[in-house]
Amino acid sequence: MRNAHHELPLSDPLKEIRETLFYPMLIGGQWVESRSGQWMDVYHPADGELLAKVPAATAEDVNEAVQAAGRALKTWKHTPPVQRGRLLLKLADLLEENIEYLAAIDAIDSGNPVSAMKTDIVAAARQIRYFAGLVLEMKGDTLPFSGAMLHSTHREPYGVVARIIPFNHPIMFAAGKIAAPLAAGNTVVLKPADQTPISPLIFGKLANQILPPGVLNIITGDGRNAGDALVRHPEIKRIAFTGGFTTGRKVLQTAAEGMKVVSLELGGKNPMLVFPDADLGEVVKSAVKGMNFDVSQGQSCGSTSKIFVHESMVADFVSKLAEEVANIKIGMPSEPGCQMGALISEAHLQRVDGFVKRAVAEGARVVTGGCREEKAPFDKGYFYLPTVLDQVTPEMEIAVEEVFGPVIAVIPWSDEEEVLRLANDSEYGLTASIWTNDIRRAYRIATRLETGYIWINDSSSRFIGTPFGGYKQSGIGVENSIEEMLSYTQIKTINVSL
Ligand SMILES: NC(=O)c1ccc[n+]([C@@H]2O[C@H](COP(=O)([O-])OP(=O)(O)OC[C@H]3O[C@@H](n4cnc5c(N)ncnc54)[C@H](O)[C@@H]3O)[C@@H](O)[C@H]2O)c1
Ligand SMILES: O=C[C@H](O)CS(=O)(=O)O
Repeated sequence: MRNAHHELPLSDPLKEIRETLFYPMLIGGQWVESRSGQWMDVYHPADGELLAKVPAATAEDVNEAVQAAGRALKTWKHTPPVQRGRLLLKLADLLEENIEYLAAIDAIDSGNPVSAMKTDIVAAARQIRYFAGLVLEMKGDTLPFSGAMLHSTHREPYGVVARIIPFNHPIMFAAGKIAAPLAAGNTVVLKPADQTPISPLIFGKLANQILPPGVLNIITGDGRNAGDALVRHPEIKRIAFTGGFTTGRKVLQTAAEGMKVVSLELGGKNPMLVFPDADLGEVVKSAVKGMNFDVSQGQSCGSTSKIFVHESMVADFVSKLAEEVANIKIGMPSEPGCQMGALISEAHLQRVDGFVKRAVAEGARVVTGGCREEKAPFDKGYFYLPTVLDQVTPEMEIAVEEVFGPVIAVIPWSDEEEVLRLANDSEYGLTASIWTNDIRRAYRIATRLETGYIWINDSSSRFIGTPFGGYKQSGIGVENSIEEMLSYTQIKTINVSL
């Protein structure tokens, strides 16, 4: 079974993914199964059927991957930065050349609409090119000359970096999030999410055509075994984790035992603050955009799922928002016209539904949606109707917890100080959106929000080069900017006696 893989491109991705069934992982440039012989099932979110099997990596497999990355590191870290950048640029080109095929696989793997997965691949290519262009910024300083001594600092890669990613953007995260550590001269062991390993593995097939063996390794399996073994591995000194708060905290605790450097991109319960001078039509559009219904069914860390609307406009806002949201058409993720796809799993759908039911029990009202889509052919998959809840109060669970699904909670407010206090009264602090035409008020609010990434009169958009990261329990560190690349370097000081 070692080295089994299908050839690109596929004519009917879903059929051929299923026919291939076994998807080995990438270690040292080779496609291998687990030494244990164990496989993990992967399901298709759109119909709940078995999609494929991937190796259930054990600590022994993880060790092999880290060793392979360690061998590759010896050359990669001494490869001239511009040459590393050149290879990354080739990888970005290859991604875009295969965009139709990769987006089709990504939609099957994740349940996200295929059109959004094309955008994800473009975004990943942009990230790779951005970091490829920054390779020469990995520079140090000289310090003021002191007596007969000359002092200089130098940035060096950490070595083998562990990159652990979640399910919601499989290829964008697999491709985009390896660029900074590789540009900085590290090698990588990537661990995709349990639910969505297929498209990262197929991306790995492209990367393997360009990167020297062992520079990128991809291990599959669950978090408790494969992920934990990677975090514990003594030769991993730098871990970058994207996922939920509880897992992130566990990773941080485990990593502390080995004195490792960790960055965390975690969840959010992100507020949108709507002031009475804002244009209602624009706000409604932005509230829909901010939820990423048409990207990930709301399963995005940055989704603005808690909307504080001034009491003078809340009734109009809710009725217009409900109209827009009810018009979003659920579709099969692979179909070009799909506006909103499937949630990642039955368990996750039940979790989302549980939040909605408990919100209603606490006094919220379902304005639209509020249940799974039961019409064929969607009844077999994990499709949940886009949902708006109003009559939500700030202390309700739905206003506090991250749902990570297509559910908006609307909360009225009347006093500026009070709405600011409510927006900050959260353990999370990832994103926020402010809607007002008063620039002084907008900035006044933005500077006082305890939040890492803020839009004024926009939502959801991301701009390459702008640091993205969470305050409070939403994370540690930032990505998507030069700070991300530098975070994969450590500083060495050299003192020369003249
Ligand atoms: N801030 C961001 O940039 C960002 C981006 C995307 C998603 N997220 C967050 O991710 C969450 C949803 O994703 P998810 O459900 O896949 O998250 P998750 O935390 O369940 O899993 C994320 C990854 O961690 C691995 N993992 C699980 N247990 C582990 C352990 N003990 N040790 C090491 N690895 C382990 C999983 O296998 C997976 O690869 C949401 O909270 C969302 O907000 C954050
Ligand atoms: O899940 C998190 C984000 O929505 C994805 S992105 O990093 O903002 O693109």
